[in-house]
Amino acid sequence: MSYEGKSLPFSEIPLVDFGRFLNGNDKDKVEIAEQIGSACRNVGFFYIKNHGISSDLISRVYEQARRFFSLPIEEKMLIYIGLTSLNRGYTPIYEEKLSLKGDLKEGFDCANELEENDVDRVERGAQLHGPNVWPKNLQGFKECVYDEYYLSVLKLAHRLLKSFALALNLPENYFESITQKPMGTLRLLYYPPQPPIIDPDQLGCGSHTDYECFTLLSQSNEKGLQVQNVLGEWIEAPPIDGTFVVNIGDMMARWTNGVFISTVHRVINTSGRERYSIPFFFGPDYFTKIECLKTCINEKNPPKYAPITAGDYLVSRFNDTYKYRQVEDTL
Ligand SMILES: O=C(O)CCC(=O)C(=O)O
Ligand SMILES: [Fe+2]
Repeated sequence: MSYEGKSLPFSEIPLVDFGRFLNGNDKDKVEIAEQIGSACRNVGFFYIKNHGISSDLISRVYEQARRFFSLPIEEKMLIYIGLTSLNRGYTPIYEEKLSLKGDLKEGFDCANELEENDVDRVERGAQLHGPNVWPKNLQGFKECVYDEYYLSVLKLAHRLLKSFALALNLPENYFESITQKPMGTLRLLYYPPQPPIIDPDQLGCGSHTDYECFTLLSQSNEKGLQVQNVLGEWIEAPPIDGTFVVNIGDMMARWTNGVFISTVHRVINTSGRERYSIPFFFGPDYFTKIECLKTCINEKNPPKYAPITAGDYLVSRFNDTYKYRQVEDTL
């Protein structure tokens, strides 16, 4: 299902100074929330600068990504994502099916570090809750990727959520009580150089919209990300030093009754070089009911989507895209 709204035919992705939201006065905050709201309604994508995460930490995470993807395939397969149903670990090339023939990328996923016998999993059936899996012989990997980067980006996501709440005419802390134990998936992605003749059925990352509420994406210095406007034109979203790309995902589009839009994008790594990127996908707690927000409903825009539990929604989207989950389904 697509949640694209009636966006303007944008030709570039707006850039927002998030530092003014974090450190500015009340007027700054309102202004930035308005800029963010306008980007979420019309483009579904924006860059943020002055977000508070140091460039040193970001370059160290990329260094860890390089170390991980350089490991022999046998070693990476020891933590193959299909070994559990928790959507954590290593995704080999062609595994993810956003392109018809499988994506030309490898990934490593980690998410909220929870106990094997997490209470929501054991007592209420939260399917994605549980522990992460880590490569055995990469000293310092988990410390950098999770303890430092994951937790920093999670904090930033909570701050962004406040700006979304204001942009939606909700109290700033509206989402706080329902984002106490979010899944929050962090992915390290590696795109090998793509052959010069592009097979449209085999892209780095095929055309898609994201599943969760929003994505906070760091790109290495290679371009490749493209965002589609309503005219069907592909607009480049190149890496800009010191920024993250933020984009709305389908769950948020649904939650906002289509007021915020979830825009189609893809990756074609035509740089001739290896490309790395690090998206962080953020949504509310597993059992949150995603029901069109009151401030997004009016006579002209009656509720378009039935309520759904956040976790159930996410699981259904994972089931549609991962080969390993499809095999499981047919067993
Ligand atoms: O690699 C990128 O720049 C974007 C990746 C992406 O869109 C995704 O993983 O959902
Ligand atoms: Fe995406």
